[in-house]
Amino acid sequence: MADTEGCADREAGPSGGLALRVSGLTVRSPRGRVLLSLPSLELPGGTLLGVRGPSGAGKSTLLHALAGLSAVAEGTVRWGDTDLSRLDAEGRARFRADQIGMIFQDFLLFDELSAQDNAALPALFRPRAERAGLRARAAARLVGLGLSDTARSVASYSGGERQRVAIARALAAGAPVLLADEPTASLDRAAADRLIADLTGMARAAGTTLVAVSHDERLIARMDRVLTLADGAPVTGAQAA
Ligand SMILES: Nc1ncnc2c1ncn2[C@@H]1O[C@H](COP(=O)(O)OP(=O)(O)OP(=O)(O)O)[C@@H](O)[C@H]1O
Repeated sequence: MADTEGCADREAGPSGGLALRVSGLTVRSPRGRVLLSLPSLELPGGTLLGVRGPSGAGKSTLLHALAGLSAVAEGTVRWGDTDLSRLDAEGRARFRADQIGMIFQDFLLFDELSAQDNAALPALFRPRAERAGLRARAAARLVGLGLSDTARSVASYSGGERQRVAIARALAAGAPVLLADEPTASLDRAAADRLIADLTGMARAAGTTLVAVSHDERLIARMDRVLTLADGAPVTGAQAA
């Protein structure tokens, strides 16, 4: 594990994880308060980045900016060759659908659907020819993450099982970028440890660029690089320890 400075530059991981270049990023509240100020962040494709910091430090704000969920009004956020600051909301949504898998805290699962159908949901937005392959990958990810009886509605799943379905869905889509917000929240220690091993193992095997916000130091310790935020800005060197 190293801090974010001094990364060698590489455009893409083994299977195309996108490189990230953030420059002069400032995110403000609707009233103009600076919520996040990130002068520079560069990650080679396929890097696993952990983002930590106290509550209110700006971690979720960063994740939203990286996902293109908010407009990039000041600075640039570049994934590979795509500069999110040059895209409108529709362009960012299209980029997100194609390139970014998201594991967010509310999981965004549909209770009326089975685990299988939730995990295979991205197939709905793919060309017909790709759908069967994605469904097969979703089924394999669910098994790989230790879930069985996946024809059952996720309404009856535990919090940890729902988290696994959300991860299976994000991984099955094969996106080159994975963004995770507190992926081990609501899990007990043993389940969290298993999830950390699965998530990092699968991301590394696929060459995915993973950015995970977490208070869980065991997850942070498994990442390649760590960004510590406080009061909406990066904390460097000894301050971050
Ligand atoms: N739309 C908004 N308007 C005003 N303030 C906001 C807005 N969104 C976020 N904030 C503030 O920005 C700061 C950073 O919030 P953020 O959710 O990014 O923190 P965090 O580090 O993810 O915290 P936590 O660990 O508690 O989830 C907080 O003080 C929050 O209240």
